[in-house]
Amino acid sequence: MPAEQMLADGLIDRLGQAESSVKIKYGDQVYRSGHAIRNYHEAVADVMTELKDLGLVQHLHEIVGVGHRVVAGGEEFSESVVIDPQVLQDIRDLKDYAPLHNPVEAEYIDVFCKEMPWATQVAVFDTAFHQTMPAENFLYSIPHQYYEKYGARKYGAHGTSVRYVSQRAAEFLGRPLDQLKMIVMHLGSGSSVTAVQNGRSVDTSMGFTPVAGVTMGTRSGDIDPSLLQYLMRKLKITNFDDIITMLNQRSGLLGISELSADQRDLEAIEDEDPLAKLALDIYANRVAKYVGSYAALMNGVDVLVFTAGVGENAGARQGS
Ligand SMILES: Nc1ncnc2c1ncn2[C@@H]1O[C@H](COP(=O)(O)OP(=O)(O)O)[C@@H](O)[C@H]1O
Ligand SMILES: CC(=O)OP(=O)(O)O
Repeated sequence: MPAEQMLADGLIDRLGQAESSVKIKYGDQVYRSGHAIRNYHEAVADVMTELKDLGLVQHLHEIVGVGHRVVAGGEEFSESVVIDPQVLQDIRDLKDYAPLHNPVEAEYIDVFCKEMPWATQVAVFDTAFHQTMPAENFLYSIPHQYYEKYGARKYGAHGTSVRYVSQRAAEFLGRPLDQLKMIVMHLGSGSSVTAVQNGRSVDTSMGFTPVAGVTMGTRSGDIDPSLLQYLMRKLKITNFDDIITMLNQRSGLLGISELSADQRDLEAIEDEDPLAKLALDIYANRVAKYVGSYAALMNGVDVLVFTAGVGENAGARQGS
């Protein structure tokens, strides 16, 4: 590539909700639209239309490559790969490692491969950055053969973001990344905390799947597994998948507040609604505990980095 230039960046917010919105920044202009986008098929169609309407491309054939962020790559994918039908199948097969993400990401990849068959499609795995974690941090305290036979271990997630923001933070500070101890808080609808020592991930809060770690928008974070057995009996649930769905989709800020998974909604009413306030307090508490433990793990910390929707916009609350 002779020169790299960012033409635009954008975000589709609140996908699937009535008030979804599109924001695209290009040059010194910002395009915003507030129409409802119901699902990822509509999201892809929308992005392609906007790219042309805003004159960012004359024709979609100008796009020669598409990068796809994929959450789980297991131990198979420790770096980015060009997607072929086998890789796409592997991404689907890793659905147990990221049940909320890999199946949807595979669908996006499929749509883009069909819409832009001329473009090279590349998968960039969140888990790849965390492959540097030492065994004492990525192994669970369960019989070792389950790791050897079934890959039962911590993989983490958000590594694509953490790799990038830790490099940018070092650049901002004008200090060499390989001499810094950082804690990166990626706080979005999914949230994680990662200890980055000398530019390498040494430990991270998400686990075998992204349900582990800190409290999130709809995910529980860490929990005692015996409580799940107890709840199954109390709720007369026989299928463990239903419990996992509850932990992934009906817990976190949404479960505690019984109102919303979105920090913005909870902040708007926290003075009147005790459960909204409690949800925000629990969230901040879990993040703080991971930060403390990673500072101890690295024997100090030079830099705290806040990123993603909550981290960038409401980081002060987490920081305090
Ligand atoms: N101004 C804001 N204040 C507090 N939270 C915000 C704000 N803007 C976005 N968020 C939070 O960020 C979340 C989205 O995070 P983001 O990193 O953009 O996406 P995702 O985690 O879904 O990939 C939203 O669910 C919302 O809770
Ligand atoms: C892994 C993960 O939680 O990703 P996201 O924040 O995009 O949901």
